[in-house]
Amino acid sequence: MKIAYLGPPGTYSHQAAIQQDPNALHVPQSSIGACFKAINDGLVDYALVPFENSTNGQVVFTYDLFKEWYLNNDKLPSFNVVDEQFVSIHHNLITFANKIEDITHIYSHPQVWTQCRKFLSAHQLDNVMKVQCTDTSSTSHAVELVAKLDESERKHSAAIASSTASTVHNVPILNHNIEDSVTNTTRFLCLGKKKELKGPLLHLLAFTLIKHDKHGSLCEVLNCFNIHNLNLHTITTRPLGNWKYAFFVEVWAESDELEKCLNDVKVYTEQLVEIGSFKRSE
Ligand SMILES: O=C(O)C(=O)Cc1ccccc1
Repeated sequence: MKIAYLGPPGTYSHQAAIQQDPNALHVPQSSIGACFKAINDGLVDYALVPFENSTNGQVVFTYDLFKEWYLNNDKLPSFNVVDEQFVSIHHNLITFANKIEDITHIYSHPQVWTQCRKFLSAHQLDNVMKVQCTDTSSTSHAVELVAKLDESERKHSAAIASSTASTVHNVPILNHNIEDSVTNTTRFLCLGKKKELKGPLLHLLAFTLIKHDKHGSLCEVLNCFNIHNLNLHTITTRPLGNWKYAFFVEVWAESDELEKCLNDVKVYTEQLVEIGSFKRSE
């Protein structure tokens, strides 16, 4: 069993992959896009990708990858969403600096900055005149970069990442648990081969509207879920260019109820795809 995740080891995605199956071979990838490619090419059995965070919301990189693979593609991909994992996210300031005031450069994944606003502001690490913040491909990669700096740069640089990433790359933690909320959690989706599941499931769908600029078009679609007594869980839009939008919804339904509802939805949509179905993770 092989599971792809955004590497290197020590990322939050790695934790999600371990939660999915601790005994599998966990295969690090250089980007979330590479995780999608690995599962589509059949190189792995599953891929874990971040989808939503309790503090700063949707992971737009992942939504845009679903958009590319499911809507902007001539044929449908060979994977579906089959499961989810909730991971508690505790960030740490990881650095060889002796004190916070010495830090002039911070590295982390772009998702992280708005999960640590209070700490960064309290220590004036959000002052762009004093501190440069650099986006990295992952949090653990940020620690790896700090570990590779020369002696003088090390004393002025920090990464924000998990305590596991600190251990993996052997860079000490100066401040623990710097996230704004103690309940900071990221929901990861598990990509894999479609499974037949029974009972109430969450279904992730994407669609575009036939008459995108006609009043009530979106309402017509949403009303189908209402008429079929299906509970919408999330709704998200992403741009398609030309001021048109892709809509993503998650809806609670038994599979046969969903199929009846989607027959009605089809009337109002140009594209309608089922990205996956999965049980709520405990
Ligand atoms: O960079 C990581 O560790 C990831 O897995 C992406 C991410 C970043 C911040 C919160 C959750 C996931």
